[in-house]
Amino acid sequence: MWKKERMKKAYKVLVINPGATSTKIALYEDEKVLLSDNIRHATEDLSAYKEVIEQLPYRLQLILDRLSKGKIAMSSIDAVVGRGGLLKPLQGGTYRVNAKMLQDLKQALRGEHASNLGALLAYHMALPLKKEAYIVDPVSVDELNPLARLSGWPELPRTSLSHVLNSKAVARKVAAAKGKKYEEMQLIVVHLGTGISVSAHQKGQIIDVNNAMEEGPFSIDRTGTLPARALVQLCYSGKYEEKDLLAKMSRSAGLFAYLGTKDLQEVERRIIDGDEEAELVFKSMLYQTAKEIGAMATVLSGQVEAIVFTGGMAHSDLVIQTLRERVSFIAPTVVYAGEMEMEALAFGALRVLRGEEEALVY
Ligand SMILES: Nc1ncnc2c1ncn2[C@@H]1O[C@H](COP(=O)(O)OP(=O)(O)OP(=O)(O)O)[C@@H](O)[C@H]1O
Ligand SMILES: CCCC(=O)O
Repeated sequence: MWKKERMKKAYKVLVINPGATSTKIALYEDEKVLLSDNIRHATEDLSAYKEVIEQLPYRLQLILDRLSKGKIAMSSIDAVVGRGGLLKPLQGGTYRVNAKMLQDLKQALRGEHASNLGALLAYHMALPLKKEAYIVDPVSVDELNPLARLSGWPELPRTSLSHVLNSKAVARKVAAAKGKKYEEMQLIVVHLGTGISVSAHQKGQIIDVNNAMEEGPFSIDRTGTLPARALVQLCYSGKYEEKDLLAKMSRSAGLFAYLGTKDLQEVERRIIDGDEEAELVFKSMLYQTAKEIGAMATVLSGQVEAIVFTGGMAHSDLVIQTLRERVSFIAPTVVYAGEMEMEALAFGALRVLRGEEEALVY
């Protein structure tokens, strides 16, 4: 038995997670982190690119620079895994990157989003190494209850785009801490990143969630649900091209549109300095988030075992305290600040490398 363990191959997996304001990278050897880095992108650097896809060479070079600075032997890498983007609706799991997936991402099939770069970055890193590239639980995983799909306009059904990877990883941690299986729990997971996803988890499925690209609370750089009639009028005003409007909705709206920054810590400093507008926008974003949590509590018929706060903004005591004041009556709250996406990506690729799971075909 001991001999068998000793013979087991250790796998090295490079993980790449492009977010709206950062590119996180990590190198895992099995479950162990050998290197971890968060490359922050200044708003001025990213605003030079009209479309997300145009950022590919810029982000690729930064990753290569960091790996070379960390003296990483590229030839030792067994696989590269990236965060999955706005693909077609899919079941959860680990997918091998293929030509069809890359094509859909390049065409921004379902819209512009930083995660669209995940598979592309993984592919371009893996190609010269002659290794496979993967994605895990992309944002387009769609497990909505049929009741949640109707919008009231048959041509415009609701669809699911959310922080699935982190929300499920965190939900599994909460379940494990309670000595239960994820599939047995009823949870609301509130991912507070640059985008905000409030998801209702039942029997291991996200049965409802605000589409984080276009519904629910406004977030750091995105609109939430918009007044539809006014939006239609704006579309026909001749003021904007379709592409510009879509980019504006998902990259330069939300808190950023009001305050000119995507850095919540700066907003908190402004509030301390007495900036009333900063306080209003901050409170409004959290008021709308709390309202969405209330809605998801009704999706679970009030049977909520915990409300879980996660994502970058969950590091902020002020954010958590403000939300707790409105939603603690629903269920106990738990905080898992930051995200576990890197771990979830690495483990998804490891399961395939070890033959514990088949890679799914896109
Ligand atoms: N310690 C902290 N206190 C307050 N705000 C924070 C803290 N850490 C991060 N944030 C804020 O959280 C927000 C999201 O940052 P994060 O790096 O998690 O985003 P991202 O990974 O780009 O987005 P997403 O999770 O949507 O993919 C930013 O506005 C950031 O300023
Ligand atoms: C589209 C879901 C993920 C995000 O908002 O970043």
